[in-house]
Amino acid sequence: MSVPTAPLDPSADTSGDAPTSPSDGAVAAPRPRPVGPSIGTGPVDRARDGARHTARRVRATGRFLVKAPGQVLGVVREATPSSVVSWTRDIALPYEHSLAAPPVGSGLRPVPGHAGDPVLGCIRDLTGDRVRWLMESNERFGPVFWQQLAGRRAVFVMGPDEAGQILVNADKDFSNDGWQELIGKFFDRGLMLLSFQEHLDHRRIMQSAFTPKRLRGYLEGMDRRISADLDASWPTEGPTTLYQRMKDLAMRVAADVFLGVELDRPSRDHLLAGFHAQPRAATEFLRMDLPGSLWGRGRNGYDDVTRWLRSQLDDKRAGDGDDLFSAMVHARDDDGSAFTDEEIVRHMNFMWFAAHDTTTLAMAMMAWGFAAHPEWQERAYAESAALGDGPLRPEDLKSLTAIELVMNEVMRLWPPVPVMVRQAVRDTALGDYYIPEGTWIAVMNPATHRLPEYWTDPDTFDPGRFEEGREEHKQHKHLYYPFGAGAHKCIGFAFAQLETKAMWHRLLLTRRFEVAPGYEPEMGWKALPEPTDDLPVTIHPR
Ligand code: HEM
Repeated sequence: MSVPTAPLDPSADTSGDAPTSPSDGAVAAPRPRPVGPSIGTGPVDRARDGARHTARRVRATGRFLVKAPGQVLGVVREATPSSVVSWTRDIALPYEHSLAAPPVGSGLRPVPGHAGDPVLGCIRDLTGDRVRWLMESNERFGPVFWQQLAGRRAVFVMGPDEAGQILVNADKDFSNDGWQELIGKFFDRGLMLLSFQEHLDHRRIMQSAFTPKRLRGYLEGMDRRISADLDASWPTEGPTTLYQRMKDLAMRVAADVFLGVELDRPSRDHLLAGFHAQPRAATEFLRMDLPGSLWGRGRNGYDDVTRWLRSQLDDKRAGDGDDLFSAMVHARDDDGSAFTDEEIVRHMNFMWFAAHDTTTLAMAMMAWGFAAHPEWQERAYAESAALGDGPLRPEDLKSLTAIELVMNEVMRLWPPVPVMVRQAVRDTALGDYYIPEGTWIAVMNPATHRLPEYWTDPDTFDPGRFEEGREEHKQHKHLYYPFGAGAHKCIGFAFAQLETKAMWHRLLLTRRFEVAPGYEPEMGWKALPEPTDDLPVTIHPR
């Protein structure tokens, strides 16, 4: 959708006179007439309010605005090299509260918000108590607001209508280039960072790694690995912490299923450290390659992982493994097109990032869900016990409904991918908000998932809200989207559900989990959400 622009109106009220506040260089305005650079600080003709105003050029956009202290009064529409002859008058807005002035006559309204901390913008809010910050912003500004992020203005979106419009992207107004700027140093050319036709072409080929036949093969492998590791190295009794333990197991499952190689312990640890470091560096504020810095570790991790992936290509091509890497090497679309070597390496590197922390978080937080709510644990156990401990088949998974409901609920409260980043490719409208070209957009599912006008007691753990008869998530198509929506919807969502069910089926058959009364996990939101206390639980044998 593009913005309806009003034709220049020669009868528009033009007023103003002489100098104003210095431009902050940040307020964008829609499609002005070109004016000569010397008008930058020229006087504005025909002042009506007797005040002194100046037209100033916004460096970032090349556009000219008429400003008074603390306000954008209008957009220059016509000018001579020495003075402004016409400027819009009806957009007087305190500029610290509006993203950009909508075009006159468009009927659109500006996105409200504020810059936040002058240096860090909203970094502290994003990495601190993200949910509280979003819910407070929702109350103050509504479901769409802007704040400064990494030196630029970003629009944060929480309402289901607006989230749906962006993710479905019917008019192709939003590209995924926002992701590129944020994490492109590590995941350049990963599927999520591609846009439009190129993205569709790559996704079509990749889809062949997620067919029901492939998924069946992955399930067999994961189930074997999970059973073996639980038997060999998980405690059956006593107090322990669960998050890192869950991550180690998820990473081993992923090494089997994704890479299809038995790595010795040191190589596995080395690669896993590389996979672990990249997403953490990618969302780091300090982007300098200093020794020991997160950024430096991320860059080393990237080099290690991509070098290793390249070294495996020939073997993968020669074999017919069931792993994702082999599937990618052999993947063809209907026309027989395949990926190049470099594309496979980049896709595999991103795929790992997209898959490994996400499922870990969901599976780990389910431990808290089950332990703190024994009625759900017992219900899930009964369903697993009814299946027995034979090898899991995809059709068995349908009966594990309690695991599914608990998974849904923890992903509502703590979505493992807690933001979806886009960039406006042209001036456009989001609902009735005006979004100028180039704006970063962050779609915030942690907030949509807790909007009090839709969810009953949104902060309460209540998996039954997803059950037939209640189905709160169905009030709006885009009220619940832990896996995203539209063309970029998670390609691994079925895989994630298989893995989670396989893992919890095996855990529940052999163990019971308990937490201290009243214990609530503390969540950190640095790169992806993770519990900062490693999730202390007590395990009892079944
Ligand atoms: C609980 C687990 C998971 C969650 C919550 C999750 C969530 C998401 C979300 C929200 C997106 C959309 C991002 C956007 O629109 O900007 C996404 C994309 C993606 N996910 Fe997942 N994911 C999970 C597991 C996985 C797994 C297991 C894999 C791989 C096997 C995977 C691979 C991908 C890929 C490749 C994309 C990019 C898709 C595209 O751009 O077309 N994810 N994921």
